[in-house]
Amino acid sequence: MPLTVTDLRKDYPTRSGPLAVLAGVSLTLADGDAVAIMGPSGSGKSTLLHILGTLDRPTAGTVTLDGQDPFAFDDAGLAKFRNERIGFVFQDHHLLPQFNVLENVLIPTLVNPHRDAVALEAAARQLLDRVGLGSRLDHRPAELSGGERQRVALARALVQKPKLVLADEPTGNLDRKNAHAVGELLLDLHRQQGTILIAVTHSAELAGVFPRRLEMNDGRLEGGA
Ligand SMILES: Nc1ncnc2c1ncn2[C@@H]1O[C@H](COP(=O)(O)OP(=O)(O)OP(=O)(O)O)[C@@H](O)[C@H]1O
Repeated sequence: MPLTVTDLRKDYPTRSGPLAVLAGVSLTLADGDAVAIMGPSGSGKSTLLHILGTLDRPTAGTVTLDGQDPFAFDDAGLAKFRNERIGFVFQDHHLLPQFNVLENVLIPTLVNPHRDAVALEAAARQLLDRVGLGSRLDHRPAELSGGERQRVALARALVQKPKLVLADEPTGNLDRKNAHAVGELLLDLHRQQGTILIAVTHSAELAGVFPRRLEMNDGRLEGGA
């Protein structure tokens, strides 16, 4: 399977011994799959997303994306893998205030020395058109609404056509109307690009637009494998 997660475990050391935050998570997803992960606070959802995003390493278990184990790479290889293969959308947009909309979308591409700058700029413009911001390319983040900023963040996550898109509470800072619009866009863009999409959310409304929902409880994912 394109994404295979097998018996993933994460322990954090605490004064009273290791805390098992992920207690054996398994999940297989095919190209074009989209799942929302829900579950109580502290159940391990963000920890799982961080490990899938290679921002943190598991204590045990394996993750493979198209047959590659990212944790087998050295730090430079891992950074390259993350940059090229994984798109991130966070609750906070994380746009850089001194750069305009188009530049913000292109920022993840700058670290790739072999990038095709012309093609990437065309992709960025096309995505920004698609999210309704084609006429705001030279605006700074401060000159946009909260919903617009999050739409720029969607374009930034997708500009390099990642294999896997990870969204951690992507509509958490938005009012109901903007949350609905950003949720629909996230799914539309996912369908258009055929990515694997995993979102963690407390929002039943956002989870409702996903074709599949999984529940995390005490470090275990129900129905994942
Ligand atoms: N660096 C750390 N050291 C020790 N414990 C940690 C660390 N990071 C997270 N935890 C603990 O791991 C557990 C799971 O945290 P996580 O952020 O994955 O939960 P979550 O399901 O995403 O919660 P929420 O819905 O509130 O965001 C929590 O009990 C948290 O306190």
